[in-house]
Amino acid sequence: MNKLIPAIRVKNLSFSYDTQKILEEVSMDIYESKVTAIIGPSGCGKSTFIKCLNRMNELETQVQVEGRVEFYNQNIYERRVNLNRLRRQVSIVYSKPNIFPMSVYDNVAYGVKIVGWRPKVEIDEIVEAALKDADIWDEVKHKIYKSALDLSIGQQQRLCIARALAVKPKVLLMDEPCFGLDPTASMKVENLIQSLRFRSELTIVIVSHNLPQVVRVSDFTAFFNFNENRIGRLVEFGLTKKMFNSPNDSRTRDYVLARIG
Ligand SMILES: Nc1ncnc2c1ncn2[C@@H]1O[C@H](COP(=O)(O)OP(=O)(O)OP(=O)(O)O)[C@@H](O)[C@H]1O
Repeated sequence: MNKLIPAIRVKNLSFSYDTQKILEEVSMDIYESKVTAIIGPSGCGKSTFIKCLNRMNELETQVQVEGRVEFYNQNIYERRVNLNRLRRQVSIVYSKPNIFPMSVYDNVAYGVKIVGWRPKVEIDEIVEAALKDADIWDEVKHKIYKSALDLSIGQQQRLCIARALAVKPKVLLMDEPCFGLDPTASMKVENLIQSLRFRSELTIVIVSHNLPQVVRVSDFTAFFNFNENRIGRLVEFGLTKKMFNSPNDSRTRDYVLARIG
């Protein structure tokens, strides 16, 4: 494996919603150009963790954060950080597609237009490229000015990925992107992740309960679990192959064995 460069370094991160502590002292690196999977039992803080990586959970409620999250050496929790810029560079796709009630085109162009004025022809090119990158262009090219709400859920999810890709993020966070999709739609999203995986300019973090899928799509895996106080902790982090074949920690082994045997 080539030299690993951390795109994001998480150092002693603890996180609370109001006074309820959710995560405690998480430290790990997220390597550039790799796919890192976050696994663990329901409620242990996986979604919370990835939303800490672009400060998305601050939009929801009062939060407390300790420790550091460094995105290419800059602590994103410093006061002077431009959150809009951060969230373009570290973009997120949720488990439930958050389609805007507008056309397919406008859904993808949305983030691009916010950044600043560009000639329409340039936006057209960006929209087409993003839809191609998200492997949905052939399905929507004849209806890009029609409402995105008329697409299937699987198509809506790939449209959300196109929207995220259109602003050229360095890191793409995916929170259970195949949740609720039928097997065919889920496979399309998985194939898309595989094709994005081999783009050197993109780093991917994916939360998933689907462990066979994690094995197929990820390079590294982080296993989170509750500690004795029901607070989420990172138990083990390493190469996906190693984590699934010979984990260091018995809790990782038990979790993996219970789910894929
Ligand atoms: N906005 C919020 N305000 C308060 N508590 C929250 C909020 N979002 C999540 N929580 C709580 O944080 C804890 C961790 O939730 P989180 O969604 O991060 O877990 P998860 O591991 O991703 O779970 P799942 O696998 O079921 O999606 C839960 O107890 C949840 O109720």
